[in-house]
Amino acid sequence: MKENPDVIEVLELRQSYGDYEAVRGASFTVRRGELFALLGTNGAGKTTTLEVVEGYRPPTSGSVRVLGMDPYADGPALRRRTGVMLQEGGFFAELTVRETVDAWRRFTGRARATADVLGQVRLDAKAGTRVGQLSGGERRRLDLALAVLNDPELLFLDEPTTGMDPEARRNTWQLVRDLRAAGTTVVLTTHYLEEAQQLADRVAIMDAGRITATGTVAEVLSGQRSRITFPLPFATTASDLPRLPGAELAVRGDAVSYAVARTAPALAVLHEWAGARGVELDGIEVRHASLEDVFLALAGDQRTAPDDQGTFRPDHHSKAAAR
Ligand SMILES: Nc1ncnc2c1ncn2[C@@H]1O[C@H](COP(=O)(O)OP(=O)(O)OP(=O)(O)O)[C@@H](O)[C@H]1O
Repeated sequence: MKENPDVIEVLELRQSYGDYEAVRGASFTVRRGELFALLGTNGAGKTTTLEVVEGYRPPTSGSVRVLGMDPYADGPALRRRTGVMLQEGGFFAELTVRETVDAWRRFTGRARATADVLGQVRLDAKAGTRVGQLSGGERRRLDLALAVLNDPELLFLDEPTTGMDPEARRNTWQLVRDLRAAGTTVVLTTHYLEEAQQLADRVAIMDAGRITATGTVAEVLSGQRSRITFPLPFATTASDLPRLPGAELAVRGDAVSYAVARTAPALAVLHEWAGARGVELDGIEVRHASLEDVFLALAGDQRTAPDDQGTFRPDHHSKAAAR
C-alpha cells in the first residue's frame, strides 16, 4: 500500500476554553517532507492548534491524525517520532550545554550522540559553557538540539528565531533548511513573515480561530498586487498621470502609488509616458506583493499589524497598514 503523503490531517478542528472558542473549524494538511508555516495574528489560535496536533490536549471536536495516529490517545508512540521546540525551554542555568543534552538523552529513546547533535546546531564550541551564560540565540539553538535529539521525522518549531539577531536568524534558517533537505517534515509558527516567505513550502494563515488562506507562498500571493511608487515629477499634477489598465492609482501629497497585477507592462507605460512628457521618474520603486499584504488584507482590521521588521505586535500600526 502506498504511504499516505499527509503526515498531518486536521479536519474541522474546534477548541474551546470554557465558553471561549479559540479554534473555530480549522482544516489543513501537512505533506511528508514539506515545511509548513502556520501564521496568524496574536491570539489567532496557532498555539492551541499545535497543542492539539502535538497531542497535549484532545480536540473539543473535529478530527486530527498525525503520522496516522490519534495524537492524544497515541501520545507516547507519537512523541518517539516527533520533536517539539517549545517557545521557552526550561533549562538549569548551572549545567553546561553538554550536561544539558546528556541529561535529556537519558529520557529520550533512540537518542543521537551529544557531539553529533551539538555539531548540527553549531553549538559544539559552546559544549562546556554553562547554559546561564548563553546568548538568547544560543539558547534557542539548544532548544533546537533537544528537539532533534531523537532524529524526528516530524518537527514542530514554535517561533524558532524569536530574540535572534539577523545573523543568528539566517544561521537558524539554514539549519532548518538542512533538516528539511534531510527529509524531516517541519511545522513552524512564526511572527516573522520573511521567515515564512524564506522557508515555507506552504503556509496557512489563521485569524480569529479560522484558517483564512492556505497554499504555497506563490498561491497565497497570487491574488495580491505589486506596488509601483514614485514621487510626483516636477510640474506634474495627479490628473496628468496615466491610467494603467486594471491598476489602482493613489496619490497622497506628492507620493504616487499604483497597485498593479503585472509590473512589466505597467512600467513600460509609465516610462513611455515620462519620456513623452520629458520628465524623470526619479526614485521609482517596485515592491512585489508579500505575505504582509495578504496578512493585512485577510486580518482585515487594525487589531494587529506588522511593524517595520514584518513582526506582528498588537496595537501597532505600520507604514504598510497606512498605505
Ligand atoms: N488555557 C487557556 N484558557 C483560556 N483561554 C485561552 C487559553 N489558552 C489560550 N487561550 C485564548 O485562546 C485564544 C487563542 O490563543 P493561542 O495561544 O492559541 O493563540 P496564538 O495564535 O498562538 O497567539 P500568539 O501569536 O499571541 O501566541 C486567545 O484569545 C487566548 O487568550
